[in-house]
Amino acid sequence: MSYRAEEAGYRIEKIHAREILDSRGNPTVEVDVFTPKGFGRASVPSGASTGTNEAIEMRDKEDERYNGKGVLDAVDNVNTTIAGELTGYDVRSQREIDGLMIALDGTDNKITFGANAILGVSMAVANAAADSLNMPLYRYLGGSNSFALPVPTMNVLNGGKHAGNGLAIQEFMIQPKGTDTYSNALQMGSETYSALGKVLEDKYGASATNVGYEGGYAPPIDQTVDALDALVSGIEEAGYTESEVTIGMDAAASEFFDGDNYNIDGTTMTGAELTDFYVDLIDTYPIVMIEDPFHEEAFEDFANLTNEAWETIIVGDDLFVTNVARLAKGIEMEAANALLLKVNQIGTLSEAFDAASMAFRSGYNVVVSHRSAETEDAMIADISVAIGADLIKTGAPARGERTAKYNQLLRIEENLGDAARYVQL
Ligand SMILES: C=C(OP(=O)(O)O)C(=O)O
Ligand SMILES: [Mg+2]
Repeated sequence: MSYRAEEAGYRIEKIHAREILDSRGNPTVEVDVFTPKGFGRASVPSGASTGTNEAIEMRDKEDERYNGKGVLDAVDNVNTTIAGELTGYDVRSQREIDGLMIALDGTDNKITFGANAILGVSMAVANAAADSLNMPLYRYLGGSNSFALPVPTMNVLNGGKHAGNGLAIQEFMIQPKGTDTYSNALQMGSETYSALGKVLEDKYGASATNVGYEGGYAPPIDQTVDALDALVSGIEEAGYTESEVTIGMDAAASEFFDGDNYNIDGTTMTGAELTDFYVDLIDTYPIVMIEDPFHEEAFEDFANLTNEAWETIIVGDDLFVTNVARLAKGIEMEAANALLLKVNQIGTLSEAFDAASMAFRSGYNVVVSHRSAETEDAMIADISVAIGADLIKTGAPARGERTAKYNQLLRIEENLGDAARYVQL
């Protein structure tokens, strides 16, 4: 085969989008990309506790930011304008393709096409490139130096906007650490999840094991310490020590901030009082990570807590929204020491990778994350290995849309064989 004919095998022949359902039962975008040599498919997740500064999806929601546009408008934008522009491009030119879509959209928040239209194409292009090259996605995205499996931070107990109970804090997570392999860590996490279910059922009755959006239990409790006590008991019941399985929280604090104060555990706290509250919790419980401890513009409070609890992983989610401009401000102010990386907050793979690079260059950890509404798409597992993330957050080790990611990491571990390493936090 001539060189030109070989190259032609990587040209995008066809892009097709459709509407499918996500795990909340709402419509979302799925995109297929075809080349002569391969095929890629991807679908787009969606948040419930979304940051104000996220790129804008077209999501059939009653929200003025969506301009009355829905998923079918995003689908149409892919099938007409975007498909028309990208057909014939080399599918391996991820950065060029992402840059072209950003330029054609022409807005900071991707409202012309919809961030969900652009992201669906960006992700499907990467999958099609990997398939055309006959490579696993993690290796295509990360190269030969991608060999580290991230620590799963598993959301096993839900509150906030993700559950119907009275807990202000949105997510209580566990990190299985006392082991050398990812597969063993996954087993430790699922054993702890099961043991926690038993603890909650014994204490609060059978309905306490009903679950929230991400598969974590949603018991009828409203005090942060009750959730943490249950986690500690679950870890013990599963036969692990507090250094083998540790605890993290995503406060998602914008959701309980009223513009002046934080309404949590039946009381009202200032940013300074909430800082003391977290520091006490860190002293009392085996907490290694806190995400969004304050509202999304509270850079100063983030910096204070990071300074006081410098050994704790302080993660910016709504604070940074996977956006290099906001991350740069955080780095400058020493607000947080980790980036939560959600590809749909920014809308292209290339921009998400830029945020990860900036974080690593500045000594920040990176936590790759799902959204509360997911699909069976497992790409974030490959992304986490490709960039060498420290942690991956993708819900409870239960429910198909969450286990899709944890199970993909098992396949990657198997594919790496002896080269696989489990991140030691
Ligand atoms: C996953 C999260 O929730 P959502 O997708 O609802 O923003 C989060 O806040 O980290
Ligand atoms: Mg969060």
